[in-house]
Amino acid sequence: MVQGRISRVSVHDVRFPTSLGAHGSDAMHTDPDYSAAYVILETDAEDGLKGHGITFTLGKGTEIVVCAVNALAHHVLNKDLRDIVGDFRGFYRQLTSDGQLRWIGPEKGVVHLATAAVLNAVWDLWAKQERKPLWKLLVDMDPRMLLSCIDFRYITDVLTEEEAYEEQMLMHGYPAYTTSCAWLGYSDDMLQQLCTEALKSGWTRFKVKVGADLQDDIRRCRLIRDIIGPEKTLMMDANQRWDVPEAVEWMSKLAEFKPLWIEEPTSPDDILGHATISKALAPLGIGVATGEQCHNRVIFKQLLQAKALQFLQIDSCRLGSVNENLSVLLMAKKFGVPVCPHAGGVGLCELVQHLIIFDFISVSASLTNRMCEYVDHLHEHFKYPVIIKNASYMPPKEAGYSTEMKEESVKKHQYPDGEVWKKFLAAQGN
Ligand SMILES: C[C@H](O)[C@@H](O)[C@@H](O)[C@H](O)C(=O)O
Ligand SMILES: [Mg+2]
Repeated sequence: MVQGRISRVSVHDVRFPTSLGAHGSDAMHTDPDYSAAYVILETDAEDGLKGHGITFTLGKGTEIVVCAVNALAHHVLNKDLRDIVGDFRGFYRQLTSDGQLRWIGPEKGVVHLATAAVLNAVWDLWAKQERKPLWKLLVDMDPRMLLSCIDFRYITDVLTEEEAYEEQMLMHGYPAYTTSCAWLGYSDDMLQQLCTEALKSGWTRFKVKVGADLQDDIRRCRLIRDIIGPEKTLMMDANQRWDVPEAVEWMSKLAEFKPLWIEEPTSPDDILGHATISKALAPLGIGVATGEQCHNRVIFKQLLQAKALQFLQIDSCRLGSVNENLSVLLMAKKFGVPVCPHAGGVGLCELVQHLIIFDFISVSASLTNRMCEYVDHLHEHFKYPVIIKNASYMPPKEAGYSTEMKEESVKKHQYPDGEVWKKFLAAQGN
């Protein structure tokens, strides 16, 4: 039952020193400390349930997102949860259209990351109150209600409320691929060891970071292909490193390793550039994947219209939460483009599994060319970590959006006063 007035909005700067082990490293982000702006919503309802929401950040960036969450907090504070979900589109719009804050977005960048964290907490609270995991809340929702969560502004030329529909299907785990064997900063030995282990645990789809040095890429890709064999699926990720012609040239050299896609070959803003790359790489059987840094549904719309991507990668924490992701799932369905979510970071796997499971049951009803990213870091800090079986995400059973972190983990990793950072900063003489 939906109830309660939001009585407290708090936000924490939670950071994990992952850069020390080169976990998460790629061609552009060489020292990522996986972090989260972690929002907690409390209500005056007697059920005592709290909503937890995150957005994924890297180290210092968290400070700025935390400020943005605080700046948005007045839109949430003292609101009745029934009013929020009763007009979720209106509430979404209120957050994204704040007359002063939208100037530093709109609907992108820091302010949008903060919006996602806040809305993720609202969705978590709603699902918890309904005693359902988020994916089930979405699947069971009356289609009209579901559509009333989406802001169709700017995308009505390709998708209108009347066109969307619901399909029902049962599912048993959503196929996943692993990225955590082949971060750019990992040595060849480590890569070899992790790939061999992953293969033994049943993984059949692998992603490798590329883009900093061609000879290194060739060596690493050869190493991986030798371990996984010709039949398994391999994806490559350049994290925006190249210019457009460079991307085509570089990928022509890596084509022999038969990648299914090249991810983020160039600036995430360059829609036409992605289209050019897609066209050039199509004869080599390589698709273009992007989305983890796509600002909002408008850019996704244009990427789809321009045939600029063959694999669409939603992100649970960069777009405006479930609300905006729903609109992108429906557009992807309409354009016949498979959705393969970005995950990893802090909690991105925990959140996005709900969206992709919903997508399968109610929107795409297909697993062809579809899989969800899995990264094997930091799950131990979540109260309800993802469950992977046979390289597939098993649908979570607990109520909520799986956003809640363990209190102890938040305490320890809060920046700069948590135990982990206090020790670390003291060792550095700060
Ligand atoms: C800094 C991060 O680890 C990124 O490299 C990561 O999100 C990556 O692009 C991915 O696809 O998982
Ligand atoms: Mg990526």
